[in-house]
Amino acid sequence: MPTRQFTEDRGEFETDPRWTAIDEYTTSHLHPPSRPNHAAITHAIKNSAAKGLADIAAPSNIGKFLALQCQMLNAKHAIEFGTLGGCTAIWLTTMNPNLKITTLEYEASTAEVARENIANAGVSDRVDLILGPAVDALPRLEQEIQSGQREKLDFAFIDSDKMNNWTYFDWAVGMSRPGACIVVDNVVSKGNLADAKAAETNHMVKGAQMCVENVGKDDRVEAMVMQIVGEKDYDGFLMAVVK
Ligand SMILES: C[S@@+](CC[C@H](N)C(=O)[O-])C[C@H]1O[C@@H](n2cnc3c(N)ncnc32)[C@H](O)[C@@H]1O
Repeated sequence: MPTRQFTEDRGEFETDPRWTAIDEYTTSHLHPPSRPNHAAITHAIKNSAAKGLADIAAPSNIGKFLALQCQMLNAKHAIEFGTLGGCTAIWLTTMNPNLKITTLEYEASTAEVARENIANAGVSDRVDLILGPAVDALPRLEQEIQSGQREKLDFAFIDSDKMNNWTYFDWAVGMSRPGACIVVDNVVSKGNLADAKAAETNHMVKGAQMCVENVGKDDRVEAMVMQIVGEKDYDGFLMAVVK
């Protein structure tokens, strides 16, 4: 049975020894230390923890899932909202040698750790980390795409301040090519997504509901939500494909 826990950085979350065991078992077989990016990912996780970053990066199986999505799309241009220690940016670039990613991070001290991790992974030349509130960077990025200075996006990962999920999604669709994929993380929100009462007090749930409901009315995309359990909680993401 799942048990509830509380930590400073993650608040209340559920864990279950079966969920953790399956993540450990599958990762040990499907992404063992012999994989070329294993050391870079491990270093990013350890260095982020040592420098005091919260343990809220997408877990390794999700990082790899996103990297495989990019492989299927033959993605060359991606955006990430919320860099943290750069773990997901490292997954995407190390497994997609032709991929460039723009990643947006609000906190200067966090961005510094991400830059260290990204440099250690040897992918600094393909990661453009923009410091500041994500909304501030978007008009310039969109203008560069409209004017042809920058390629349209193949892939977007939305994983920062959850009340802006829909805002970022809307911008991401506008900057994407037909067939591009947009993933919004954590929308299942510890199983509270469908709880109207939870949305009154919990901004993560509110932001997730606003996003799901607006995406459902958006004729520019087709979308679904995948529920997930794992070492880090009961959660899940919204995935959309741009028409
Ligand atoms: C969940 S973490 C990102 C994890 C990362 N995507 C990964 O999987 O490795 C969220 C990050 O978003 C950043 N953030 C919060 N609000 C932001 C904003 N308005 N603009 C840009 N980044 C923001 C936080 O500082 C934090 O580093």
